[in-house]
Amino acid sequence: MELKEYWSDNYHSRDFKLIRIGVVAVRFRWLVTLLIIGIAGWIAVDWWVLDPAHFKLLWKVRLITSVMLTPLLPLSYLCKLNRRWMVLSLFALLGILLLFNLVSLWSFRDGVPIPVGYIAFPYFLLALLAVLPLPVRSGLRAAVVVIVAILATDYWLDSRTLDNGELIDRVWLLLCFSLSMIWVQAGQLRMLLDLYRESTRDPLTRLMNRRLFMRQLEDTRRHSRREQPYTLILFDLDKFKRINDEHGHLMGDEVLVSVSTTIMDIFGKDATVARYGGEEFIVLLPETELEQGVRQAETLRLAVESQPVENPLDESEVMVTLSAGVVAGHKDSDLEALLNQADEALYEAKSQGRNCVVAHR
Ligand SMILES: Nc1nc2c(ncn2[C@@H]2O[C@H](COP(=O)(O)OP(=O)(O)OP(=O)(O)O)[C@@H](O)[C@H]2O)c(=O)[nH]1
Repeated sequence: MELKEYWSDNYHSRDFKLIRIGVVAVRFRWLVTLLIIGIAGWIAVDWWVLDPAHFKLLWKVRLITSVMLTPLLPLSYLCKLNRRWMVLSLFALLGILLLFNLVSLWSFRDGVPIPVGYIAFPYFLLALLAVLPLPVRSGLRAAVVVIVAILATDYWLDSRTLDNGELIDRVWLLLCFSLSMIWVQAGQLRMLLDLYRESTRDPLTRLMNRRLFMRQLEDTRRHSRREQPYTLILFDLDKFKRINDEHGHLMGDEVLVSVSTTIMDIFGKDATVARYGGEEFIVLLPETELEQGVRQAETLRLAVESQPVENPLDESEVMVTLSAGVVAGHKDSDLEALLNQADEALYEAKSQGRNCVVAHR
């Protein structure tokens, strides 16, 4: 995982963003549920430890806070759909909890010692936020909001200044908890990204697998402009079974890796390239006309044909060729039909003697 992927979700793929937001939404819902129960349930502790005057005010504050948190539960379902809802929900959660902290500390302005549960609340809040797999930038934003709000509350209630030892102690503790929160969040993000990559990449070639490709294809179809087609190229290595039989499975693997590298070199970052099956690869070229797709498939065919793959065991060379079926799709295309057409064109290429490109028109 690269450093920039820890920093911001701008460096994550659209597909991973959606998956991460889904995970954040589920954890957020559990967090809110826990807080609703915990904040209201703490009334029992308050009844035990607070004097009647404070208890009379604070049980109502707790109940109102729990009620204010409740709309965040349905809102968490909208979070799954849109990042903006996610950010809004998180800041609403922080706002409600910081307001609760403000009102409860204000109720102790008469000099009565503040119970530990109330003093520890901001640290508890930072610890709870660590369950969300957020990138460092988002974690930092949340930490800044919490720290500034807590210090402003302290200042407003006590007019504390930075030369006050107690305040320095508080700032120090808040910073330590914030750093721990960001560290745990980044670790969770890493785990999620690793799992995502394992489940969407082919282990041999590191190209995306068929499942992710189908999601990307659907995404491209949905976002394509009506007048601008996209092109699909389905490649299949010729007589690959013979390479396996004559040179061994290891050499077969070497050929697959070599061809996938050539495909990536030729199609670059704008294309979506996947291992579609055993010795089948598929390329999606967005905003590309059929004829342009055919030309690019032909370029790859010639490149593969002219680059024999070296056998690492005995340094002999193996000639490899491939056949391709090309098809263009539109915004309204049925993807299953489109893939069938690419498959038919590929079958036609095989029937024509292999090592050629056929377009479905
Ligand atoms: N080494 C290796 N072989 C694989 C892998 N996946 C599939 N294969 C082999 O790919 C071969 C595919 O053979 P066929 O479907 O008969 O196709 P072909 O020999 O390429 O013949 P045509 O497609 O008709 O040109 C099978 O022998 C599979 O075992 C893999 O990951 N590594």
